[in-house]
Amino acid sequence: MEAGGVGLALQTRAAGFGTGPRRGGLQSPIGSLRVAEPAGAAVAVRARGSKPVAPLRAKKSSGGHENLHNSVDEALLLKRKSEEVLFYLNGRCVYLVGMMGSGKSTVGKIMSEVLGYSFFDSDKLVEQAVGMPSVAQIFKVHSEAFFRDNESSVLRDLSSMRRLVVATGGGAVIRPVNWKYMKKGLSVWLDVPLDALARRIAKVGTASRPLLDQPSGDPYTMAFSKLSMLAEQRGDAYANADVRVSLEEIASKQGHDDVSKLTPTDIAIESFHKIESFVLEQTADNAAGDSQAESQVQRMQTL
Ligand SMILES: Nc1ncnc2c1ncn2[C@@H]1O[C@H](COP(=O)(O)OP(=O)(O)O)[C@@H](O)[C@H]1O
Ligand SMILES: O=C(O)C1=C[C@@H](OP(=O)(O)O)[C@@H](O)[C@H](O)C1
Ligand SMILES: [Mg+2]
Repeated sequence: MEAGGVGLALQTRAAGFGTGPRRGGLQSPIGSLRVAEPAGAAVAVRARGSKPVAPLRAKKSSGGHENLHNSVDEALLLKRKSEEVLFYLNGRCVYLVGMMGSGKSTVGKIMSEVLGYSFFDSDKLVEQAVGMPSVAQIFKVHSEAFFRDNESSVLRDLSSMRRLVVATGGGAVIRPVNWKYMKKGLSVWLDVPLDALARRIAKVGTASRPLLDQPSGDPYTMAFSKLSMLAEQRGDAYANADVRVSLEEIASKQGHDDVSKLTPTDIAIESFHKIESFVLEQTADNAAGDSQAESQVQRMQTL
């Protein structure tokens, strides 16, 4: 069951949760949640049918100049792709889903900044709604169920808004009602191999992720085994997302044998590619459906 009226008293800007542009503002139906009006209108959007952006190039790992050029290329590609996607999204929100450590918060922030959307991290919103400084503390003082109820309330409140990128918590996918909320926008699954997740988490520690926190043991091994269990329990819940962004696929396109070579920007660019393809397919399907319905009407009229 959902927590009744989390009442997001969101001082989002002051608390540093929103990273979008600060012009204007939209009043949310829940009253106190204000999000900045996106800069979308000011961005020159590229109409459908425009030239496709060049495919990702394989990166070489030599010298400083090369790296600088790669970063500049990446930033330009990201910007161009975001301009196209802005058009296709037409104000719809983007929800990032994926296992803990998959990069939802990191990649989501990049996507929001370049789209001119506001960014929200659902974990941070739950912390704020409950009035506690960390998810770990919420689990400890209350329970996982209490956290999940608040997580659903936060997603419900966000689902009535537009022009947001939302980084969800890794477990948000397990409740069907959360999908009802996320399906109001477009969902992106960051699919990262367990080994890479465990490496990332071992690097930063598990204190902020209560489901992985272990008092002892080798951090990588402990994280890997817990993540494997969770992945099994969650089955294919992540596959409900509208698009899947596979780090293994990106790495192989770029000629890398290891996903750890991929930057968050690479992943944001691929997410935009996938969103664009999804919306185009959806549009084509709708057009086919419309023309079928039209022919049927015409046939009936001639009878
Ligand atoms: N592409 C990447 N390459 C290397 N480390 C990354 C990448 N994306 C995220 N990280 C790191 O992995 C950790 C988890 O990322 P985060 O964005 O918090 O994931 P999530 O929100 O999905 O749990 C962070 O320490 C972050 O800096
Ligand atoms: O997978 C999960 O069940 C969780 C993921 C966490 O968010 P991140 O995926 O951002 O780490 C956070 O919501 C909580 O610790 C539970
Ligand atoms: Mg996160």
